[in-house]
Amino acid sequence: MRRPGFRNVWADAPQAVGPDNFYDSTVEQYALQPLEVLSLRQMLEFGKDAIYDKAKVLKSARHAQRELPKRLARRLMDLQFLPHIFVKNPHIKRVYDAYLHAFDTLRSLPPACTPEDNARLTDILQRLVDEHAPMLDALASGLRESSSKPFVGPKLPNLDAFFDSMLRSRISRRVIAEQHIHLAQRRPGFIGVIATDFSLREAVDHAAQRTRQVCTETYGFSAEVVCTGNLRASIPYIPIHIDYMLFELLKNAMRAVVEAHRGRRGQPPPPVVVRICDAPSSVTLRISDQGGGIPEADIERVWSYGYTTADASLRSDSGGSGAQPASFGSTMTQLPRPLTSETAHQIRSIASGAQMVAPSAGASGPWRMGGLGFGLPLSRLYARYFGGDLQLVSMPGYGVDAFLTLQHLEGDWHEPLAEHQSAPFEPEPHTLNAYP
Ligand SMILES: Nc1ncnc2c1ncn2[C@@H]1O[C@H](COP(=O)(O)OP(=O)(O)OP(=O)(O)O)[C@@H](O)[C@H]1O
Repeated sequence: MRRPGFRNVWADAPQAVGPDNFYDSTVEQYALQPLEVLSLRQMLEFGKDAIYDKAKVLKSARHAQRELPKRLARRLMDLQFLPHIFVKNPHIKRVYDAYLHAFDTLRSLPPACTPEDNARLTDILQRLVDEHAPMLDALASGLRESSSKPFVGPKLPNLDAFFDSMLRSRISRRVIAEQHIHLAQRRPGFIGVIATDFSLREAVDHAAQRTRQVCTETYGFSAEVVCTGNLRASIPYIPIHIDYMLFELLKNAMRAVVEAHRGRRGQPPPPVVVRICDAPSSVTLRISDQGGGIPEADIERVWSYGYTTADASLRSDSGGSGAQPASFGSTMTQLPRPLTSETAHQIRSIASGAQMVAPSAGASGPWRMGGLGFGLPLSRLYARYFGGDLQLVSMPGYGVDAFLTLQHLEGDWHEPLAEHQSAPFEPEPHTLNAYP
């Protein structure tokens, strides 16, 4: 019985349902299941004739249905283990709720057995991919808000390992979802979202053009980007991944150069030089700048999530001018769209989908010049995801060389492998396994 003026908090509390209930261990059960690891090579081999093979598409659908809930469950568990004060941050809570909703939605679907089941799953996957685009921003904002609190901030544990698994898993889930969404679409030069012959020079040119544009909007001038080396090199890769990494690295180099040369208006700033080095098993892009380098004492910290020396006015959410994608999500949302065989055109059209603005339009575009401190660690995750790497060599007082290495998968990826028809995504020794 309720007394007037007395609120029974227990009776009024919303009843937790589904796996959010404290006593429900559904999330844990899924998180404990082993993952089926996939590789770029396997995805290419499996997907190359999928447009003619409905059974393959359904197999891929069931793979996505099996894999995504397990991967979401692991991240939900990670979030549950974090300090209460961090998980209760509204941005982080938003991520938790979105993941829980996606987990519940996907695990409740019956296994895709017909083209209609697949069509419904594909719609749901596309919706989730779109809805989750701002989650990266939410994570960054949650980290920034929590760590800037005077009492709580210093007491928070180091969250780099948490962000690594969170974002690596996010990359893998988006690759699984988007590869399936685009698997049955005919696009010359593409297998799903993977460009089979992606020109690195065109990728550099495109990222350079965008970087110069945002730099000019922010600082009033920019440095030239010179591309040298093997200008014909190409690799099979997911264009959005390369574009993200190149844009982040060029942006860092450009900011350092322009800030170092700001006082010398009469003199043009030294160019940022990108050298493409093609080797049988990998391609390395060296991005060299003369922006003064990173002080020795800070060189390790640049890999920490949230570490930045950029002025807050450069940050995407500051309302100031500048250039990092307005949200990380905007990069992620726009770039996985289906592409055509002409890579430059593809990336350009994707970027225009992201409302890229002309320099004259002022600083209102969605790309910002930095300030969240996610660019380097996230680019390294992208590079490592398919077996590559990202390293920095800083020469304090002079500049930085960033070495971005990407694995070549050409050679035997045309070879039809019978075992992939029965177990398309099973781990295979000696392939470049994505991290689970
Ligand atoms: N080429 C470079 N020259 C000098 N300092 C650099 C260079 N690259 C990175 N840094 C330093 O590393 C820091 C972290 O870089 P990171 O790309 O992770 O984040 P950011 O550029 O500050 O912000 P955002 O993630 O929004 O792009 C930078 O703020 C800068 O201090």
